[in-house]
Amino acid sequence: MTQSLTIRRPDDWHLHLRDGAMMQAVLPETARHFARAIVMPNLVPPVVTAAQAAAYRDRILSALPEDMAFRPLMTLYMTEDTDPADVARAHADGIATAVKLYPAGATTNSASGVRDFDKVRAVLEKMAEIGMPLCMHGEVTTHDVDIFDREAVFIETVLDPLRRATPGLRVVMEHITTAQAADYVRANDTGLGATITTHHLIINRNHILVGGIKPHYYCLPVAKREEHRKALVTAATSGDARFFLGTDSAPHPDHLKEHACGCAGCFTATNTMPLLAHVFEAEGALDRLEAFASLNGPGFYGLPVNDTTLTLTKSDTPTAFPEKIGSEAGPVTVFDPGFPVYWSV
Ligand SMILES: NC(=O)N[C@@H](CC(=O)O)C(=O)O
Ligand SMILES: [Zn+2]
Ligand SMILES: [Zn+2]
Repeated sequence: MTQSLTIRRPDDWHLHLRDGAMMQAVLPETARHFARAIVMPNLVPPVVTAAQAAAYRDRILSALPEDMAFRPLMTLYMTEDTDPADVARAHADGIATAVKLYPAGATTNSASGVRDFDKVRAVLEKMAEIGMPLCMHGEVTTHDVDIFDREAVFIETVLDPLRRATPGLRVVMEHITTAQAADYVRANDTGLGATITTHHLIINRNHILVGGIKPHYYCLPVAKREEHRKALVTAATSGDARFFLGTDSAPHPDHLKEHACGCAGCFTATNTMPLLAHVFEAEGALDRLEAFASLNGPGFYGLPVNDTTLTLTKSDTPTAFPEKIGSEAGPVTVFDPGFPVYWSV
């Protein structure tokens, strides 16, 4: 028996495409299923200015296979020296959709991020004025805060004060991993949304640590306890327009994942849509997958929904996803949910 589900074509509101050989390898994996993606700017060196974002966008478009339609929505990497006028120009010219804020040291290539939030006050105020969203990696980096508490502490000590000090600022809490984050979104009405990744709907911290360390499940923010995974599933499948898909698909070559100091990031671009269909079906919420993957994101960003569609089908035999994709930068392991999935695109 085959079952099928047709939804408006989804978008990915948090994606790492990297550059060069790695981008060449991973871009088709996203463009095959997604119409648009918010492209993260944490390259080395980071994408800080409007000119750098325009150049990166052009590199993405020239790497795109000819038979694929895909629109990269660019972000600017906020540093303590970011120029509010450059940001406003990038927004007005349609070069940048959002600004990304990494607390310095929080994650992959975040060394140029923000240490002193007072230094970015003027940029935040400009963004509030022009309605440009701020995408936040929401974790504190203070060494005395436990890694499993860093998101919850960030909400209280950084995000909430920052939002109160900047009325009108539109904020996306990226890749939320805790019940506290989901609750914070629900408690605040306007101008606050959150992306949720595919892998955080599937794994909890046991998947990373029980029975031997599993580097391919290590990402930041790190997966939390099962009760938090459940809270994320509840938020994602609720239909609440403030929650939307951001895969945070973050390719690293295997030799840097399977390493004494392994990189953070799960690569999910290849199988995200079938995995989401599985998760939503298990919750009896298949009819809300379209809201999460295709409607809520454009709603938050004030963009039209896609007019093309994507069809998922369920068959009697498990779908065989590739274990790895090849790249000239080395093989990249595709996220393994750890259970059979019967859906495919
Ligand atoms: N999520 C991750 O674990 N890694 C991301 C960075 C990020 O989104 O924090 C990466 O760029 O590799
Ligand atoms: Zn992040
Ligand atoms: Zn990310």
